[in-house]
Amino acid sequence: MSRPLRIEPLTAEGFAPFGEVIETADRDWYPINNGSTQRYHALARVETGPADGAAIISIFRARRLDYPLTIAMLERHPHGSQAFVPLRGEPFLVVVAPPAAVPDAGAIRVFRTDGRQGINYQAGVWHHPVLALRDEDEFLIVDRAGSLPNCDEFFFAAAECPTLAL
Ligand SMILES: NC(=O)N[C@@H](O)C(=O)O
Ligand code: NI
Repeated sequence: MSRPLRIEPLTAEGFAPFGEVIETADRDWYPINNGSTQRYHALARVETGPADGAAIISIFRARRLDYPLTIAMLERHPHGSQAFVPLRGEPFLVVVAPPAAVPDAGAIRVFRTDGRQGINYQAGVWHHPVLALRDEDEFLIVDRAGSLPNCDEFFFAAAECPTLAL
């Protein structure tokens, strides 16, 4: 049985080594549209990397995986950031490891969002593919399109795979 992972509530401070939290709670805003709208400006930056990189917007509709979940792999996008914004107000799980040549299974951290928070992975941050906590959950995605390959996958040795229980 590999090491069980602890689930932390998502905070901007806790997630700072991996990217930004996209939220309005306790964030600054300024009035626009003649005062009818509050702009929470530049909560995260979109990285599109070299060459012909461009920011695109997609929607992911994700199935809930079965738990306990074996974290067999992580991936990273070396040339661009990747943002996930929940469209159904549901919490989801974020599994990350610090940028490195290969991910350190011992350095994996798990965060649970509050249903209103989104996240933006900075380029190169190791993460697990999206982990919805309800079936057919939907996310708005802002990430990079371009001609360069932009998804490295790393598979842990079987004995090294951590386990994620809810
Ligand atoms: N592959 C893909 O577009 N999705 C992953 O990058 C993910 O983080 O879910
Ligand atoms: Ni990804």
